[in-house]
Amino acid sequence: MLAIEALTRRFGDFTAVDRVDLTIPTGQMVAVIGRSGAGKSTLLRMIDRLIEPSEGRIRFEDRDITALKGASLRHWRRDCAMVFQQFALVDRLDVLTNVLMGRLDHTPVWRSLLKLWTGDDKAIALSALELFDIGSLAANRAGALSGGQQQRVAIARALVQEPRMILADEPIASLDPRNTQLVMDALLRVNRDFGITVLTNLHSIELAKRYCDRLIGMKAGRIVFDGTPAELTDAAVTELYGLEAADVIEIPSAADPTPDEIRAAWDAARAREPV
Ligand SMILES: Nc1ncnc2c1ncn2[C@@H]1O[C@H](COP(=O)(O)OP(=O)(O)OP(=O)(O)O)[C@@H](O)[C@H]1O
Repeated sequence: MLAIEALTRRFGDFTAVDRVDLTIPTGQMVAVIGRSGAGKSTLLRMIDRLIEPSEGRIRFEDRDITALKGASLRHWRRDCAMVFQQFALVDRLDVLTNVLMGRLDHTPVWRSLLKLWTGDDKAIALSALELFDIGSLAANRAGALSGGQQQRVAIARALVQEPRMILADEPIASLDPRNTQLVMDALLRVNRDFGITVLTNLHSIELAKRYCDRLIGMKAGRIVFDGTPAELTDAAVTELYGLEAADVIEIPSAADPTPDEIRAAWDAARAREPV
């Protein structure tokens, strides 16, 4: 379980995240929503300690994340993988090597420097790519892939870290609708099949409702909504987004699957797979 207490981040006189309290049980898929500048990225980046909190505490099970340094901070960053909007792959390296980077903390330094990955590591990396239907791209240069393919490579790299939690900071912001769906499906799969907690910032309320169990709404650095997709009424969206509400309330098409249909499809797919 992740437990955040009175977490605050100030930039000069400006408070970007303001005394946030939040508890996330293991295995939830959670979206952080809210208008631009609400503090969503700052909150996620504090959890991974890419941004240092000004005040407050982050705990994960029995670890005080806010106090970690050196090797223990590195271990936390292995347990808590980040997925970024711009993928953060090494463009000139092939896809498989990019995914193997996720194994670095499981590999002695001398082996990784010499690129002496074990057969097991390569098999793990390849099966992660296959899980997201991009196994055939393993030998391609990462920079030559489409945005949606690159993001699935980044999720595969996160998965092979064997994390307890994945933080995805606007993972679909630069993708077209088809790739958006493939990347959201990949995150859902990581969550449902591996029980890994996923916490993601999303601009689309409709996607957040369709894919996530729980929505956290931020406004001016504070949490002003915390509930299920069904509880996020149009009135709650208006409270969260103010005058921008009309822009973010999308009318779902009849062809779009409902959250229950998506979850049922995943449960059925998992039941069909050999153990
Ligand atoms: N390094 C920084 N220095 C000064 N101000 C910052 C810094 N990082 C973030 N901020 C400010 O903190 C506020 C919250 O930023 P943050 O990126 O967390 O918002 P967000 O909700 O993720 O927005 P978006 O959806 O546009 O990415 C913004 O007003 C931003 O300008």
